[in-house]
Amino acid sequence: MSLTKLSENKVAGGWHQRFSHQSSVNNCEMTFAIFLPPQIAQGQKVPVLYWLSGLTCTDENFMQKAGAFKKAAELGICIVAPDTSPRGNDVADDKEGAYDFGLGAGFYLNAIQAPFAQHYQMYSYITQELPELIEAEFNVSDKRSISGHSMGGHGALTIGLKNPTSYQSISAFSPIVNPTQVPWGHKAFSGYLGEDKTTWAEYDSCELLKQASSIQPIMIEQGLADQFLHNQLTPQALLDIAAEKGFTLNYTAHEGYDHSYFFISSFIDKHLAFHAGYLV
Ligand SMILES: N[C@@H](CCC(=O)N[C@@H](CS)C(=O)NCC(=O)O)C(=O)O
Repeated sequence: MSLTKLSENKVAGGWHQRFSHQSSVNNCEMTFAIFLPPQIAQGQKVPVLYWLSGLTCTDENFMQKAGAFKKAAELGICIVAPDTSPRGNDVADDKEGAYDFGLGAGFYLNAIQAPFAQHYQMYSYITQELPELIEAEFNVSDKRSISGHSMGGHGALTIGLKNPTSYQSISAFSPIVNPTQVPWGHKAFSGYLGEDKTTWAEYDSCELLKQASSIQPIMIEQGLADQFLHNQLTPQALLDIAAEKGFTLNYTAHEGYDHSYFFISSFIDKHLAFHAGYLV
C-alpha cells in the first residue's frame, strides 16, 4: 500500500509525520498523523497507542494541542492519530452540515444505512486496515493500546472492549459512554445504523461492559465543568455497571476542567504512563 507523506516535523527527539493513503474499507483517501519516538531511530520496535479524537476533529487536534510528545518520547511509545471520518466530495454528510454527524463525526462504527455505508466504515478502518498499514510501514511492534476523547473516548472503549486481545489497555477522556441513551448517539446511530436498536448495542460501552466476563485495564478522566457531562457523556452509567459486575475502572473526576484540550493536556502524561505499564 502506498503512503503519501504530507509533512514532517522533528519534535521531542522524534518525528511527527502526516500521511494520506487510499483506504479500501472507507473507499476514499484517508489522512493520519504519527509520532515516531526517538527509540525507532535506534532500531527499537516500539508499541503503538491509537488516539481517537472527538467531534469536529481531524488527525491534527491531538497532535497540536495535547502536549504528548515529550512523555511519549521518554516512554518509547508511538502514537497514531487517525481522522474522525471519511472525507471527500462524494462522501455523504449531514443534510445541514451539522458538526455532530457525517464529516468529522464517524463515531468509529461501520455504517449499514445508505448513503453512509459506502464510506463510513471507521470501525474496520481503526481495528484492521490502519494497524495493518502501520505495522507494515513503520518499525513498530504489534503491541497496541487505545485512547480517545469524547466521541473518540466512546471509540476507544467500544473498540477496546470488543477486541480484548488486540489492545493491552484502554483509556478515555470525557467519553460518551452510553450513546444509545443520549442525543449525540441517537442522531449518529439512527443515521448510520437505522432504527433497529439491536445493532446500536454493539457500539455502546455500557452494553458491552454488561456482556463482558473480563476487561483490560481501563482509565477514564472526566472534567466536572464539562459542558457535555450530564446530557451527552453520562459517565455514572458506566461506573454503575462496572460496580454491579465487580470490575474496577480507574476513574477520576476533576473539579473545574471543561471538555477542551486544556483538560486533555493536563492529564495526558498520566494516561501515557498508564498505557506504558502494559505496553513496554
Ligand atoms: N463544536 C461543538 C463542540 C465540538 C467539540 O467540543 N469538539 C471536541 C470533541 S467532542 C473537540 O475536541 N474539538 C476540537 C478542539 O478542541 O480542538 C460545539 O460548539 O458545541
